[in-house]
Amino acid sequence: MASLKIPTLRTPSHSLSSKLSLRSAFSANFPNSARFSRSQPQRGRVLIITSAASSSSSNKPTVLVAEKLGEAGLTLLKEFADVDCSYNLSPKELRSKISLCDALIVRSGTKVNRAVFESSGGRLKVVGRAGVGIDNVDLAAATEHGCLVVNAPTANTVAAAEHGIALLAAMARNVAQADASIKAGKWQRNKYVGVSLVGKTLAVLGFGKVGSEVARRAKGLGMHVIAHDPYAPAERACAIGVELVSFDEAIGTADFISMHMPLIPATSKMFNDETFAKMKKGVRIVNVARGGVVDEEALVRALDAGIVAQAALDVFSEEPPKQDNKLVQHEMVTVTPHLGASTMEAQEGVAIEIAEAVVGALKGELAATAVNAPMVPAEVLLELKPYVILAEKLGRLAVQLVAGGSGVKTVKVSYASSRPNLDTRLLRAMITKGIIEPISDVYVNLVNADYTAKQRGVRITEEHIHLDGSHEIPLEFIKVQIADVKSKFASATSKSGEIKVEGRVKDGIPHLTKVGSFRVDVSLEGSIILCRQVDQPGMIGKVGSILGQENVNVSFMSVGRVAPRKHAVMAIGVDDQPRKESLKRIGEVPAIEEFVFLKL
Ligand SMILES: NC(=O)C1=CN([C@@H]2O[C@H](COP(=O)(O)OP(=O)(O)OC[C@H]3O[C@@H](n4cnc5c(N)ncnc54)[C@H](O)[C@@H]3O)[C@@H](O)[C@H]2O)C=CC1
Ligand SMILES: O=C(O)C(=O)COP(=O)(O)O
Repeated sequence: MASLKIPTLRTPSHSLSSKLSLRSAFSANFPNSARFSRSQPQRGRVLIITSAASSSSSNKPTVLVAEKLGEAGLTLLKEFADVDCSYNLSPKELRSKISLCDALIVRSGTKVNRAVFESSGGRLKVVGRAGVGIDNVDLAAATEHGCLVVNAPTANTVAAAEHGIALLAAMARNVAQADASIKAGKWQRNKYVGVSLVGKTLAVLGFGKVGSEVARRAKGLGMHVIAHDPYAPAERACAIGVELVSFDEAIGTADFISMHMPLIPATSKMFNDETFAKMKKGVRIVNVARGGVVDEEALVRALDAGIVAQAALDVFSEEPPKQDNKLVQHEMVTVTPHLGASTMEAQEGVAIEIAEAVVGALKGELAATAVNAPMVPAEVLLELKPYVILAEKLGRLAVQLVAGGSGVKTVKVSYASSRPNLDTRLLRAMITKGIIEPISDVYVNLVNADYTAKQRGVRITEEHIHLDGSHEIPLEFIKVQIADVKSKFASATSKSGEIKVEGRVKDGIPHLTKVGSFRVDVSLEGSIILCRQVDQPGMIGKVGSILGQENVNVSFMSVGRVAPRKHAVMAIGVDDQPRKESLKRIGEVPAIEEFVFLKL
């Protein structure tokens, strides 16, 4: 990918000649972000937002690995970063270490809560969850702090499914209880008569990756498998001979229930007194999802009442559970200490998957496993690249046209495109970045753009202007309008009172094509001077010669007018920032009625 000139707004010392990769369009003005290698995005990845500064003497980012990770993953991490493997940290120790880390890798045993993000002092840029469930990471806090969260969603699927099946069979045949009994010197063949699986109905709740693998295996055991999942496509279920049914039907007809949904507010304690009451008497339950999806006290009651005949649990609402936990001690319950993902193969796979995702994110790429940021495939991103830059620059221009003191609250963005399904999340994030960064000290990226806008009371609405014609070009133009504000350059205000700028991409370069009602054409590569003047001969020459005398290189000039000899807007692209004096001299040219200098 070619490097692009992306001048920064708040650090003039980052001169126009500084060439940054596209990644920087997503990053804040972090002086030493250049320490990350400029590797190219790979297929299936998107670029994003990393910006943390490392104070490590090796000038490499620092990755804190807070729970045991497979060797292959550690090796990958060490090629790129300083790796600190500190297992079993107390919450206090984690908080005190985190401000020295650019990335943190955890499994399910570490609570990455708001206090962790707050203690990071803005340095923590990536949290890698070496596994699937991200309920131990405070995603809202991560997003608010602009910290990307990635997980490793595929490498432990089979391990979790196999453990589910292992618990199902072990429970049905009392393997754990019989094992304990024989080790205690007993021989209780009559006590541990089990139940058969073949021909029984298994309800898989949560028909995602693990759930569908469990279903596939259960069918191989001769079970009748039904599933409930509000979001699963019926075709996927159909393909493996599973019928998707309602929640009540699933729990009301099943002999066995296996849980595979994430722990989210909607699933928290979804198995409670009320739902247990709807189950078939004598049902058997397996949970390798999360302890929190079950009201554990209600499960004890259901077991004692004989509604639930047996349960096999790998997960608990509190881990490790207390020694006297009634479920753990219950005779009809088989337990394992959260072993679903714990096979040698899965742990090596997970370690590689998370190490690649974290390294990619630190390099400015985003693995396709981002949990709190939109995922945009690399192909799409590459195509949108110039439009992404256009979006940020239009945001920056529009906000600089707002007169001081008028707070920006209402922004409308219009995308004119012939593509019906244009993905605008990236563009919206960059417009937000362009609008908010010049007027605040927060840095905005793809992770926190929407949050930051909301936080600052900036309402961004989007409109898709459908154009006919070929779908070849993703976007004809982008229009940014800021309503309910005064402008420091009155000509930028449209008839309906909004500040309006419009731009399009020409030959791969973003151009400003409209200011208010005036058509202009200036490439968005340097900074811009906009002047409103009475249209008359010699104006370009006059302004051009002032800039020439000041040694300011002009890259582009265009004049947009309403009619000959009436008002016109001259847009002048300049490579360098003119001195205040030079701008004053431009303002003193008699035909010039107003002017503004805009940094890009
Ligand atoms: N015990 C262990 O060591 C392991 C536990 N897990 C747990 O298993 C869960 C599932 O993992 P995957 O299958 O990889 O995730 P997944 O995201 O592929 O599947 C989760 C499924 O649950 C469904 N779902 C969401 N809300 C639901 C609801 N209210 N009712 C029914 N279904 C609902 C989703 O639509 C999705 O299809 C993870 O979130 C994790 O908590 C995963 C791996 C290992
Ligand atoms: O991947 C998951 O969601 C798991 O529950 C596995 O957790 P672990 O990484 O073994 O602590």
